[in-house]
This record gives sequence, C-alpha cells and structure tokens, in this order.
Amino acid sequence: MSNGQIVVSDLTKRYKNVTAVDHLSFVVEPGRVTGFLGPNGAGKTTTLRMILNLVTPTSGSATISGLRYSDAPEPLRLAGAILEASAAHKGRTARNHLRIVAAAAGLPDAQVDKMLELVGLTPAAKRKFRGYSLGMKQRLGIAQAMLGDPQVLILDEPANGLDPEGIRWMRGLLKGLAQQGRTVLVSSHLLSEMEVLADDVVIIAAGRLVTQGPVEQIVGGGTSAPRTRVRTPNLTELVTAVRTAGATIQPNGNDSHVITGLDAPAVGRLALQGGIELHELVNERPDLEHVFLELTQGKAAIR
Ligand SMILES: Nc1ncnc2c1ncn2[C@@H]1O[C@H](COP(=O)(O)OP(=O)(O)OP(=O)(O)O)[C@@H](O)[C@H]1O
Repeated sequence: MSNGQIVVSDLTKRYKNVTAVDHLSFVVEPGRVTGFLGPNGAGKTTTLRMILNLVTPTSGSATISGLRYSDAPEPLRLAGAILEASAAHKGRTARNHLRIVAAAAGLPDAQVDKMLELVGLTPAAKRKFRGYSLGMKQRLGIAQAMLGDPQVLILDEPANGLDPEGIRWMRGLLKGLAQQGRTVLVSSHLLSEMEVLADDVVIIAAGRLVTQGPVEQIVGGGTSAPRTRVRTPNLTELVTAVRTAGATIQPNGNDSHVITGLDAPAVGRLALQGGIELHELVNERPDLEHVFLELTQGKAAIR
C-alpha cells in the first residue's frame, strides 16, 4: 500500500535544554509539493530527520505510506532525501559515486545514467566531485535521492546555493515530480520561491504547528487589513484624506506609498472626492512572506 502520504503524529523531540519538536502533527499528500516553513530553530530539520529515522523521537511517530522508514523493505524506493548538499568522495566522478550508491542499495546500474540525465549532469558525469559547484552538488543530491525511483521526496533547503536559473530548474523538476503523483516535501527559507513552488504549506514555529493548508487558502485567509499602493503628486492632500478616513499611509520607496486599511476602490473614491490626482493605484495582495511573519511573530525565539 504505497499511498505516498507522510503522516506525522504527535511527534516530540527533546534534547537536554530544548524541546526541538513539540507534539507536532501534520499530513503531507501525494501529487503535491508541500513547503515546510518555519523561522530559524523551528525544528524543521529535526522533523525531517525523524521522518527518515535519522533521529529517534522522544515520543510520537512519523510514517511514509503507512511505514516507519526504518521498517521499509526497500527504503530508497519508498523515499529519497537530501538533507544537505550531497557529499561524495572528492576524487570520484558523479557517475561513479552514484554507481556505488546504486550497487549498495541493490538498484540497477541503468538508473544512474537516467538520473544524471534527469538533473542535467550528463555532460559533467565524468568530472571529479572536487570541481563541482554548489549548484552541481545540489543536482547530484537530487539524482541520488531519485535513484530508487521513490514515491516520496524529502528535501531540506534544496535551493541553497543555486543561482536564479538553477532555482527555476529545480522548481520545474519538483513540480513535474509532483504531477507524476509523487509526494514532494521541501523545506526552505525562500518564501517568495515557496509561494510559486508549493501547493500546500506546513508552517511551524518553536517546534509546534502554526498552520497547514493550501498556499492560496493560507495567503488569502490572512486577517490582515487591505493594503493599497499609490503614487500621487498631491501627497499632502492624500495623507489628510486617508487619515480622516481612519487608515494609515507610509512611504514605500520609489515615490510610492502604501495605505493600510483601505482597498483600491475606497482609495480611488477618496481621491475623486478630494480632487487628488493618482498616478498609480494597486491592490497589494498579501503574500506568503507577510502571512508567515504575521503568523510566526513573537514565536521565532532564537534558540
Ligand atoms: N543534536 C542536537 N542537540 C541539541 N539541540 C539540538 C540538536 N539538534 C537540534 N537542536 C536544537 O533544536 C532546535 C531545532 O533545530 P532544527 O535544526 O531542527 O531547526 P530548523 O527549523 O531546521 O532551523 P534552521 O532553519 O535554522 O535550520 C534548535 O534549538 C536546535 O538548536
């Protein structure tokens, strides 16, 4: 029964002085990219390591397709992971590195060239690992994680060290893998990238769940007041009108200002009534970064 769900149930990890993960529960669905987000020290890496049985939970459990990773008969077919940019013997070529991993896991050699192709490393397959850039190492890490053709992929900060072209490539690859029905769980600090990459997000802070759900729902369901960006040559008049209407206005760089508490139609009406000329009037959609900061404010204890 390889349904590809990751189920985290009441998972807790206590170290001597810190509870890294605190009664955390969430479900990650197949066929979707799920972003795993949280401020520094939130417990993301510890959670991913517990899912992969690299760290033993203090209590609770995590399963992939109903199995604990350590109980999987063929772990590399159940889930592939990169927890840090891949490490290989410096003098070994990417191809030889993958062949050794494949052989150790009883996987066919043919998978090696297939995965090198998938990540665009075929031209560099015979180069030694010591000359690889960070971006190439990330690609090799993905090739390694994909060797067993796993139903589930778990990636900790895979965009680290990638240039814009690399990030775009990674986005296409991960979205494509989810479209094939795989489960893709990816942690990242890059909120704007997550907003375009992820279908769902799980947000944690201080080891606990803050929220989970489809990105659109989380971004759209924020409690924030409407925000409108404007540019006007009649700033003094606009500031007075906005304040009289009970809203606030702040400079936003580039001659523009952001009004909080009024949507674009309301600002348009105010301007019309006051004979105020507008050169720009834009609804500022809340973005994932805003919602994230709002939801995790005060919970980002430095620890
Ligand atoms: N082996 C360990 N021993 C003691 N404390 C640990 C250990 N591993 C993690 N921690 C602590 O657990 C907390 C969570 O760490 P974790 O690395 O899981 O967070 P994170 O969300 O991945 O953070 P970041 O985004 O900064 O990588 C931190 O306070 C960290 O210092």
